[in-house]
Amino acid sequence: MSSTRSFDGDVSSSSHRSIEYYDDSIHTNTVPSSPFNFLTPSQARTSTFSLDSSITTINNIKVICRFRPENELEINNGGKSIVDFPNSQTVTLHGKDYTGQYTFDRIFTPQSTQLDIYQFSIAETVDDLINGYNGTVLAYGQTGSGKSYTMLGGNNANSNFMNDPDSFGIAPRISHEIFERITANELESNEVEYTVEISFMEIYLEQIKDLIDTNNNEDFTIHEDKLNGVYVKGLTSKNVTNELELLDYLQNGLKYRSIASTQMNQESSRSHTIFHIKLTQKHVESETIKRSNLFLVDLAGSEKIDKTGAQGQSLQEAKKINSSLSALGNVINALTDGKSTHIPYRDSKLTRILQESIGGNSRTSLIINCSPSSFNELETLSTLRFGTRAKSIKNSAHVNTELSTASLKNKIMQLEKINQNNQAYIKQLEDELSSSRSESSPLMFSMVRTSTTSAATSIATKPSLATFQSRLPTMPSTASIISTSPSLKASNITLTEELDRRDKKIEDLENVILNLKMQNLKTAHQEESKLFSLENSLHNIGNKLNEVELINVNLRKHLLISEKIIESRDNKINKLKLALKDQQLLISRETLGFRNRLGEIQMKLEDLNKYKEEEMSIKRETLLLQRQQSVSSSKGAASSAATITPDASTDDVQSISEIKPDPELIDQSFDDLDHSKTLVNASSEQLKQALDDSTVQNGFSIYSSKKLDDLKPVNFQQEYISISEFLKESRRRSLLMAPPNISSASEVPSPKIPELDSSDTSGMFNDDSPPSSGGKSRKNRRHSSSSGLNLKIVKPLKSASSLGLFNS
Ligand SMILES: Nc1ncnc2c1ncn2[C@@H]1O[C@H](COP(=O)(O)OP(=O)(O)OP(=O)(O)O)[C@@H](O)[C@H]1O
Repeated sequence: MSSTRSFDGDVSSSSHRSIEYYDDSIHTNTVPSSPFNFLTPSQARTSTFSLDSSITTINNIKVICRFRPENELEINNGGKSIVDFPNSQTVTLHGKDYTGQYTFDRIFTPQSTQLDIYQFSIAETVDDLINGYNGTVLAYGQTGSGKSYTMLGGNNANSNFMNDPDSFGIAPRISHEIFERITANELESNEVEYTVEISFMEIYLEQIKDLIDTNNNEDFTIHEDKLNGVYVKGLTSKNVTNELELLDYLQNGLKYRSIASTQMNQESSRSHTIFHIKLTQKHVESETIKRSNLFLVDLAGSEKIDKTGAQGQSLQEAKKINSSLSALGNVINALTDGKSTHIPYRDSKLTRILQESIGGNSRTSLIINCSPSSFNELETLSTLRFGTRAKSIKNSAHVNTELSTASLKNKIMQLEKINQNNQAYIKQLEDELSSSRSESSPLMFSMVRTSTTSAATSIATKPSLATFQSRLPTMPSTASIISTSPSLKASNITLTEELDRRDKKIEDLENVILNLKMQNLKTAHQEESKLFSLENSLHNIGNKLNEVELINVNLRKHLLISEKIIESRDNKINKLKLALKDQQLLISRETLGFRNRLGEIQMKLEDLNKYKEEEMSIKRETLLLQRQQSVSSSKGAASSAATITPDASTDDVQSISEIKPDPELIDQSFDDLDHSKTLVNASSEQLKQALDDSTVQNGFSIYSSKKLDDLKPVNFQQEYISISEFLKESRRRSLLMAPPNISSASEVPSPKIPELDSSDTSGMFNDDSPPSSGGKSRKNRRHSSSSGLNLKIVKPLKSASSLGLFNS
């Protein structure tokens, strides 16, 4: 016969190791003979190889509530403890907004040790496993409430729980005890073979990941069949032969668990982990197999996003965690509201995988982890309500056996035998009944009928035939007494009728009371369901609000950044506009100045032209006069004398003989050459200066053309002539002008022109032959001495308009 355990909520009665809860000093002393002996005393739990899978035990989920000590964050935020514990099953919450009492199967205070939790609440799970029942231990609670600490242990629960054996949590203690029990049973008899298989997974962002083989990238799908229940296909499973091997896989898998640091927990688990231990026991003789599964579930913590400061990836994780925990809440709600026909197990991977654990074939313990601090009042309240709700979930667990063919045959034979016996028994009863009917009175008949009814009831409870037969001998004597007295018979009938009537009335009243009680219970249940559902919705709304709030905060940040960017851009645009304005102002100012200067130049050019015209006409007149004088003085020579008629029709035509190269001017020209670029670029000031200096005095400007190649073409009328050509021409003209027969130089003074080789003009203005009109320094002498010199003779400008210099 399988051992069953009580899940009636009375913890002290359910455990034979009952220790007074508040006496934390009481611990069992054991002599450590193995590295794990200090974990828990090895209890002599009897285990027979039960095969009776027909026995299904209905039990509520066992809810254990654990408060951890206050932490630094809570103290630093001015948190105060708001809980007290009137007894081992009750906690009173003295919140700011809410005060109330909550009752669970067991409550553990912040001072409770890991051993307390295991001994008084979880150890029975191993009994169940050995006896062939499925079991689940689930840790639930807000982030940082101590779920991983409770399930695994250690200060750094997620990765290094093995460091401190004293703080070992439930998983290592259970593993130790499983193997201890197996070893003990094997020592006792060798009729059962034991196999322990494990698998380890996490559900991260609603995706299943293999924590035994992290390279396993199967598309993990959830399946269900009669033999295995609900399981994940494709997960790696490993056979283990001792607890060290098992813990090695557990610890190794935890290294790959998704964790992150949040404001509430430095090593916050971002996934739900499920460690699965599968125990198979095979009876060597009968080949009957007993399979049982234990799921150790460390849920990710529910979190308020504003408190954890989750952002980016952590925010995505928090959303998924909260939504799968909401799905868990919805399943619990549907299981307990008394009216739901559909249980939404398939709403999340977590609830689907835990389907058997919540409302199915499992003996489940839920450990709700809480903070005692006012800093987490709302979260603690929500967790306590979750636990309260889960308390009323009913699971139906049975031993999972698989019979061998021989055992099945045996069982059929046994059942057939029982069936035959039952049929014989019924036949016997029927015979006895018919014989009694024939002899007895109506009263007798009534009594027999009553007896038959109780006999029928007895069939169900299998009373012995002897018990029934022992009653029969009394019947004839009673019947004979009654039948001998007619008055007694009549009054007896009346009394019987009265009794029947009263019985009926009592029965009716009892039914009414029962109905009322049922009604009350139902109403209370429905109210509770509604409350839970409302709380759940509130929780969901809270989560949504948190998310929206966070999105708002982010949007506000973005808005601020955008505003700053726009502001800085506006500033830049304004600066650019100002700079543009300055530039425009500068341009318009310069344009104005330029136009003014251009006007001045134009005026000067006009003046110059006028002056030149006047000068030309004077010169012409003088020339005419000279000719006339010469004609009259040479008398007769006039016919042979060459007459030069200047072409007065154009301004351009200049007699080269009129040109008197002035060294001063030429010097000046050299200076100007340096500014040639400026000239070309039409600097009005320099142009003006150049014109003033060169043109106005002599009617010609002579510039060195040495650098002309570098200059841009200039639009005003120019003629270039080499100095040798110039000299030749001058000589030629002076000869022409000179009277052929007059040799006296005193009469007609001809211009004195130096003889120069036209091919060599370099020495013209060298330092050894300074111009006679020296006095002015010639700083650009190098221009003329270093290379062949060409002179540029610039004709007087016709008019300002012909310049076209500033056309652009
Ligand atoms: N009962 C306790 N006694 C001492 N320290 C505890 C207890 N419970 C939790 N702690 C410490 O509190 C911290 C947070 O605990 P833990 O990581 O177990 O929380 P959690 O509920 O698993 O959080 P999360 O959901 O964010 O993963 C850890 O440093 C742990 O050691």
